[in-house]
Amino acid sequence: MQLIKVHGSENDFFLLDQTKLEVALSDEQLKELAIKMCNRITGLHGGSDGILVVDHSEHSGVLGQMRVINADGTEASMCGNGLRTVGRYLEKEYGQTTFKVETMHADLKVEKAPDLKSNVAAYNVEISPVSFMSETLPMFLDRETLVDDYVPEFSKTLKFSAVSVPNPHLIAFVDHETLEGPELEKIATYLNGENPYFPDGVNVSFVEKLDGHSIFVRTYERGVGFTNACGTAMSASSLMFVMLSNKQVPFETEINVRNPGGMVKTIVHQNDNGEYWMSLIGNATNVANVTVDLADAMNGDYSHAKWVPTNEQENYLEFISSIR
Ligand SMILES: N[C@@H](CCC[C@H](N)C(=O)O)C(=O)O
Repeated sequence: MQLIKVHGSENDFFLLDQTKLEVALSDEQLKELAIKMCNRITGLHGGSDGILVVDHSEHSGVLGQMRVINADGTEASMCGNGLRTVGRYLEKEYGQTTFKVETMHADLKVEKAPDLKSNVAAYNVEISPVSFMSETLPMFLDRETLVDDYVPEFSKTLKFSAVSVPNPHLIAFVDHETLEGPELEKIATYLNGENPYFPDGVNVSFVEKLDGHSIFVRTYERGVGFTNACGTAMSASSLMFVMLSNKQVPFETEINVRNPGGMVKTIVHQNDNGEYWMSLIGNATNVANVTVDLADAMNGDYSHAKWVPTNEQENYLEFISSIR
């Protein structure tokens, strides 16, 4: 079985093109494979945040389908960082630089963007649909929507916003000390365990406003835990940054989003019927090409896996050190 180890802002994944397999893996097999292969201790070459599964799409005008399996085996409706890497893969497969990719709730635009530096490829992907309605997360609270408001059951001091893009996000703007403190993990582990508010869990982000049009986003992801970056979280946080800025941060302007794994740029849009969507622009790095026997992988045996690094990771790290 051929895999590519990929990342967007160091949010890393194994990319698996099911169309290259003799027999496509079932949902149960994909779940088991993710749990074993992504494990940071016993998994394949240090594991990953999840698996990106590429498959054929029956939708017209669409190059392929992307499914997202978190490291704990749960399936998510969307992955912003992952969509950039899948876009790069499909561009190579089909020779197109602008196209759509089928995801669980929408066919999303993908476009090649200018390289961030030599050998650091970049892509621009659409993040949508966006909704504040509690049933789209789902969220069970004493209100239909949660926008910049207190929820004492979560925190006595922080205000939260809940939005689906379309995977679920809970966002709070905080100061630097709180960004780096223990409260994010405390809230996120509670809301991703047994709780009456988010039965399917939720990605939780703390956001620090930096200068001008810049923010720093730290995310505890549903089904994974802390990650270096979460593309949908950075997009959702950018939306809240614009909406809560009293027009200081306008729509259609580039926002610089820093994260522990690097940076992306986002643009928040509102279309004519008032719906929001975001552009997420950032790297799509192929770290290594991997060959592993399928039966071995399903059994969690990676001792005979073949790992052939590309030369891209060094260039990515040079890029990151140049912007820090
Ligand atoms: N890291 C991804 C999001 C992956 C899915 C998320 N953990 C969820 O369960 O919703 C991204 O870049 O958006």
